[in-house]
Amino acid sequence: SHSWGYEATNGPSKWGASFPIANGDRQSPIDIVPGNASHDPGLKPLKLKYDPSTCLEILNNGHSFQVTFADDTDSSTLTDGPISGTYRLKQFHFHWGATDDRGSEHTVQGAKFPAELHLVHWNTKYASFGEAVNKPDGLAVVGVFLKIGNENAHLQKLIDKFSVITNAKTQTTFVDFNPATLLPGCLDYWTYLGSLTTPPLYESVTWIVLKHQITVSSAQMAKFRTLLFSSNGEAPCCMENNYRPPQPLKGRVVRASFK
Ligand SMILES: COc1cccc(N2C=Cc3cc(S(N)(=O)=O)sc3S2(=O)=O)c1
Ligand SMILES: [Zn+2]
Repeated sequence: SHSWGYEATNGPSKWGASFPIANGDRQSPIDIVPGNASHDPGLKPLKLKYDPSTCLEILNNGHSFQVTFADDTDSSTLTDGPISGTYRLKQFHFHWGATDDRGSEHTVQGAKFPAELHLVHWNTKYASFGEAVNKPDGLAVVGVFLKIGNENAHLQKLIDKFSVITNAKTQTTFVDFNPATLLPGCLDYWTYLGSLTTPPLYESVTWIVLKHQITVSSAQMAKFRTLLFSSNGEAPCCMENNYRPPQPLKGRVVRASFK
């Protein structure tokens, strides 16, 4: 069947045909308007505890590249912030553009960033990720914007593996990586209730979007675009513009953890 993607024929404007929730009431991403966000003094600081030994592999899933973590213990978790209970890190991945002027999924007062990192965590009140993924409080995703600047040595560790995962549906071992190295110093955030930004678009995500960015060099962004959407043997199709545009807010409130 005609699987979803980011081309004109199978991209975000076409997803509603196979995934009607695409037109739901809590879809992501959104445009964040700081002036409309309400500061909530009840919001706690984010508590992210990551254990590099839970890092398992890096893979190209045909939509992005992803680093997957062992989630059978509470070694790498998100607690506090806007959520209650404990959420375990399952994977992180990125979205980016064909050029440095776009690529992020969330925007800030219309401003696009060249890329956006998503750290995907699941609520341990459920037995597994698979159980949690479609529950209204099942997932918490931390979004981090990338901006063009100095080369990022931590991102380079991921980029150094790209030659082995160029084609879709390829993977390789990746160990002892600490995702905390991909976080800015200040963890101020905006938070709102939303969804997965790709099919199946489940409305199961508490979004936590950081205000501060991390840097990536333009040369490093060019390396992201050497990955392929296509599998080995198919006509090569550069992995780029793998972002969904902002969706209607539909009355949702965005809260800020900072003044
Ligand atoms: C059984 O459901 C499953 C099984 C395996 C993976 C997924 N996912 C699909 C899309 C998707 C999109 C995410 S984003 N861009 O909003 O951070 S996170 C995520 S996922 O949960 O990993 C769903
Ligand atoms: Zn994502």
